[in-house]
Amino acid sequence: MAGYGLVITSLDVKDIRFPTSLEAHGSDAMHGDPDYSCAYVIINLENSDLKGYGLTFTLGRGTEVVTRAVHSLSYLAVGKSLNDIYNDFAGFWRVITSESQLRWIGPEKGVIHLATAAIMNALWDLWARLENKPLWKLLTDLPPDKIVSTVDFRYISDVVTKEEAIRILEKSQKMKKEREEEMRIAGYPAYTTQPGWLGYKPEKVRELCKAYMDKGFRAFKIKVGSDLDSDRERCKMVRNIIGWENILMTDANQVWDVEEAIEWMKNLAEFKPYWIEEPTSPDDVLGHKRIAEGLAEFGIKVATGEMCSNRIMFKQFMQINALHFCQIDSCRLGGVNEILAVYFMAKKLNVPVCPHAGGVGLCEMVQHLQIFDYICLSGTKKDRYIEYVDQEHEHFEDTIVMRNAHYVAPTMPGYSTKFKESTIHDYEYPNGNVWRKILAQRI
Ligand SMILES: C[C@H](O)[C@@H](O)[C@@H](O)[C@H](O)C(=O)O
Ligand SMILES: [Mg+2]
Repeated sequence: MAGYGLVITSLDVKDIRFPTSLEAHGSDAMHGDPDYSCAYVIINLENSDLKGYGLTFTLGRGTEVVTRAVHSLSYLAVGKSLNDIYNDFAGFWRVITSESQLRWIGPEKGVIHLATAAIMNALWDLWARLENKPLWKLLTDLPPDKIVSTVDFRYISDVVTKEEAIRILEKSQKMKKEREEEMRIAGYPAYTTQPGWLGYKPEKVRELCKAYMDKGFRAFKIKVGSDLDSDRERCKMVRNIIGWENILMTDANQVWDVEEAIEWMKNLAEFKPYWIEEPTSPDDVLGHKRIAEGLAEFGIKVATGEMCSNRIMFKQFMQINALHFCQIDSCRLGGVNEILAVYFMAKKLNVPVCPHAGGVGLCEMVQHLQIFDYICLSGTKKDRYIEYVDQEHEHFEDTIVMRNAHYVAPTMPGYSTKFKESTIHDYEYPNGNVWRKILAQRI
């Protein structure tokens, strides 16, 4: 097909930051002052205006480190034709994640893996643009063996093999049309975290809960873990507004020890939380299992994943039932290639995926992934939601469409990750218009 002969000439990387901490948007018990930010990658091609746009989410300081890591990896993509990449996408992913010197500063975790995500996300965006389809549609239209050929099965074939993944995808082929239609019209259910940021005053929480109830939301997530008395107050207040028939999720962002998590949540059990998210260190598989067991009698489930480094960590969490909800993150895992690996394992092990989206660009991306999952893999929305936060959507060219608290399937080509030009002028750090003003005031 035309376009696949094009050669990558360079990757531009930008440090884009939004001053969200000024109003405590995005705040939680661990991250008191996040400035929603990202390392933003633009892939340039020889003799073509076509480009790919991708990002990885950060919290402000440190974005400069991630952009540096993207620069270090980019030589692996420059000079490659798109055929070289998309004909063996898993092979290219292996090259990026196994670069013989750079892998030492990972492997497949931390800054280097965030940089991998930004590059791979831009490549997926580019592929979808080349095919003139939104990413979810590119994925649903690819034949099963082609989708599976983008995934590196090393380290996960003890749970799911390439052949099994193909068989799983083949099973849903006949249901695809009907499910696609449903996603275009009714869309995929969402829960909101917007009223739940820890730095918001009670009046604001109350006002936002009401506003999101009016918008049709029936599932709400609030932050907990700083102070037990105020957690109890907030849970009570939110329950009063949303009622008992709706869903209340809680999120501690890793602040507790294992036993502390159990004790704290017992004290919130009367408010009937649906799940506790990130109760302890994101690396503590056995700790999560212990928490899941400790809270079982209270009906509180465990969710985690936004800081789960890679498919191998997810594999272990799911193998031993240490999580009930798998929260893939489109920027923490190494792009769609690795996310697909996690979806295959989740399908095989029967674990619902509820993607994490509290950040910039995450809602934009995960809608594509979860819609694909519904159409081609899980075929059910039971116990599944996409997170929704109302932050920074106005900066993207392809704006999210929410209808009655559902994500409606995007229609524009790509992965919905392209920023408007004006956003780059205003929010590039530290020289964008907005930052110049803010930084001048801080001196
Ligand atoms: C710092 C961020 O806003 C986090 O609080 C956010 O991603 C959160 O954990 C979430 O689940 O949305
Ligand atoms: Mg969270």
